[in-house]
Parts: sequence; structure tokens; C-alpha cells
Amino acid sequence: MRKPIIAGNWKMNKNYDEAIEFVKAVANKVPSSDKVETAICAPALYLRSLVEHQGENLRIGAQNMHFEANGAFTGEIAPGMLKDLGVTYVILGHSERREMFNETDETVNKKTHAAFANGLIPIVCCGESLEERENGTTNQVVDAQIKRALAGLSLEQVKETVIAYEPIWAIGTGLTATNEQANETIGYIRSVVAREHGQEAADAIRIQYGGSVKPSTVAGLMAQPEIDGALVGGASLDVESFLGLLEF
Ligand SMILES: O=C[C@H](O)COP(=O)(O)O
Repeated sequence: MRKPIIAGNWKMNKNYDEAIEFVKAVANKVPSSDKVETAICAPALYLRSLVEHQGENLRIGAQNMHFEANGAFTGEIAPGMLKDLGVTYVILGHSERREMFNETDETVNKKTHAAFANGLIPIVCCGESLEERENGTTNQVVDAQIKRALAGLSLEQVKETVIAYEPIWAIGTGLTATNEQANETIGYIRSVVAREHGQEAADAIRIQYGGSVKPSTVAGLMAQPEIDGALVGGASLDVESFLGLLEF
């Protein structure tokens, strides 16, 4: 039985006061973490303060990190720095980082290893472009991304990893994959994990859907057998909407 995980990805939004007010408003309203894991992945500058206000059931995540422990990497943030702040999750390989900041499967793999070495839970993103979906290469694309991202992890690490399947054409566009499309591709991703890491890993790993998820669409997605959660951008920015996502 896989525990659902709903995570907000604020991306580069909210000022400091808005971020704190938001977390104060939701921290005591999120469901018990025995039933569902709930996280907000916020801009790095706010993480320390948000952790202080996270309460019992909400957890805080980062949106990226470097894979090295320290050194001459101007502007970067090390995994150990996030851990020091009490951060729980880190999003890795989001399509926006792949497209705009040269993230590759290789760096995602290094970061995934670095996350585990530092006690962070990686949320590893994958997903196809519109062109790839129309060409019929969706499965090939996510297969390669996931195979490379998780290469070399131990069984226990794969079981703890969270994957977010986010079709790029559905991110911030209002276009959502249908429940069936999302379930089918996530089922395929699970079969890739089984092939690469064994059935025990595939049965345990949690795979979220992301891409224009809203309070009104989350229940239909979560009712699908392969879908274990959601990674939500736009609809995680408003308090009522965020809490609505948790009522699936
Ligand atoms: O990480 C979140 C995704 O990019 C989805 O964003 P969205 O819910 O605004 O489409």
C-alpha cells in the first residue's frame, strides 16, 4: 500500500511575507501524515523560515540543488545545506530546469545520489514534449529519463524515491492529461522501474502526476490505480486551492 504524496511546487513565486503567511495558514490544516504526505517546495531563500512553521504534518522541499558537497560553484546550493535547514524533499530534473538550465539525465542521476547521501528524498521529474507525444515516443522518452535518473541506486533508495510524471505540454497550460493517459504512462514508468530494479522497487516507488492539476481534477487522477500523488504548480499558490488538493 503506497502512501499518497501531494506536493506544491511554487516555482519562482511569492515574496517572503506571503510565503510565511501561507505556511502558517495551512500547517495545521493539512491531513495527518499517516494518511498522506504533504509538501511545499519553495524558493531556497525561504526554506529555513518555512521549516520553522511547518507543523506536524506539512514538510518543506527545495526545487533544485547542486550535486557537489561544496566548492567553487557560484550561486549554487549544496545538498548538505538543504539538510541543515531541515528540508525533507528536493525536486530534481523538472522540465523547466532541463529546458532552461541545461539539466541532463546525468546531472539528475548525480543529484539523486547526492540527495540520498544527505538524507533528502528526491522527487525526480520526467515527461515528454507535445511533439514526442504526437510522435508516439512518450514511453521511450520516460523510459530513458527514469532508467538514467535512478541508475546505481540501491533497492532501498529506489523504494524511497518519488517520481513525478509531468507531460511538458500539460504544465501551466490548462491542458491536463486525461486520467487514463496519466495512469497508462505512470504504469509504464512503473514497469521500467521493475525491469531496472525489480518488482519490489516498482511496487513501493511512488509516482505522482503533474500538469495543470486542480482541486476539481485531483480526485479523478488519484482514483487511478497507478497514480500515487500530484506535483502541483499554479494551484498550489492559493491557500484554499492548496487545501482543496488535499481533499481528494
Ligand atoms: O511542478 C509542477 C508542474 O510543473 C505543474 O505545474 P502546473 O500545475 O502549474 O501545471
